[in-house]
Amino acid sequence: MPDALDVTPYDALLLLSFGGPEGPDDVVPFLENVTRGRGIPRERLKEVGQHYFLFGGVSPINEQNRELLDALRKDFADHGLDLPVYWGNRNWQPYLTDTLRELTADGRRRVLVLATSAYASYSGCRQYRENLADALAALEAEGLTPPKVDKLRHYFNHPGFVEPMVDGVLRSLADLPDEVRDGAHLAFTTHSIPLAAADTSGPVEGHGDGGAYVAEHLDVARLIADAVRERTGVDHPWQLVYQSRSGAPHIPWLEPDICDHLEERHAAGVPAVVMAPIGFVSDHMEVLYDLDTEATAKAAELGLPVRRSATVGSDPRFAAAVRDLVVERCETEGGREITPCALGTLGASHNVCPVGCCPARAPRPAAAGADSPFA
Ligand SMILES: CC1=C(CCC(=O)O)c2cc3nc(cc4[nH]c(cc5[nH]c(cc1n2)c(C)c5CCC(=O)O)c(CCC(=O)O)c4C)C(CCC(=O)O)=C3C
Ligand SMILES: [Fe+2]
Repeated sequence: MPDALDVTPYDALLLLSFGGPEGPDDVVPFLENVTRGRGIPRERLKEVGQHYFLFGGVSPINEQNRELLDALRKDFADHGLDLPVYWGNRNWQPYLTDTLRELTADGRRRVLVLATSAYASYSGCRQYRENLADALAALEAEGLTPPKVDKLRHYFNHPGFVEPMVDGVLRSLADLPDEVRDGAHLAFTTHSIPLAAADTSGPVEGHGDGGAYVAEHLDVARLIADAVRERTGVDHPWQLVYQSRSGAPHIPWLEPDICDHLEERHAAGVPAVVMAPIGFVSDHMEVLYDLDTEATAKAAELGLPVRRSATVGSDPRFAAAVRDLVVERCETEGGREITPCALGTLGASHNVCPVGCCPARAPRPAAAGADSPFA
């Protein structure tokens, strides 16, 4: 057995995810949970419901989180990290509030949160922190004393997140027909968000011009493209593009969309494209529908060979990265000097979101940040 690692001051890790439906009857209530108060047009909701029904009403996200839980527990056990791992979601069972109630009943007093979102943004960070605040407030209203929650820093530039995606792109390139492989372009995709949300993502001093959201994705895209060039000796042109746009049409969101990008590349004579969904941690519905179904159909219509590369999912290197982040945070909380592990040009992200980081349109309490109302 390896020597036990010191996890003071924490007594649990909470995997916090989006959640997804697990059958046809779950789809509508799930979408109601996701869009409550978000002003999504009805037409868009009907359309997105169809994406789920096409797959029997089952999103793969919950199964992928179960696999990630297994990978984390195995990695922790193999490396002497004695920290129980719990799982709760924003929008579907197991619901975050229920899991925090269980953590409280189990006597956990200080919990580290791993969100299945690697980047800064309202949707990818503060919204999860608002959900944590709602859950903590609900438990306090029940007369309980829930644990203190801290959130692990953004891990977009951790090698354990980037390297599995490099391998994924290499596999997709290898899978393309020989005659188009070397000419293939790389389209790194992420979730489109409103321009206003991108511009205000991350700490206040970095606001403007796509904010931390775009800067972080560009750093990851460049890291992967550089690694692919080193490993293949071929310089594949690349671009960061967007998918899964929602919201009202008159509100500007990040562009170009992947489907428009494929059209434009095809018109420019590009022989093939690898779509690399770097914005997502696992192959959930937005990958299976928006890329594997919609964008792939668009490419087929154009006669453009495309491949979609793998997300990190439950890759053991990602589980090891989470362990590294946990150990790093324990060291920092204990007041010891460490060098946080990060690739690229931006350096390691902050541990505690500062005031004004990724603001909401309508301010609400958010836990696990400098502006948290919870002790
Ligand atoms: C940045 C970002 C991530 C990545 C970070 C992270 O992973 O958190 C993400 C992930 C996900 N988004 C997901 C699903 C949905 N997102 C929606 C709506 C929206 N997402 C947004 C942003 C993001 N979303 C935004 C700005 C909206 C508009 C409404 C609003 O301002 O809040 C809607 C409503 C319908 C629609 O409008 O498309 C659905 C159903 C699923 C689950 C998939 C599955 O079931 O497998 C996952 C992992
Ligand atoms: Fe989303």
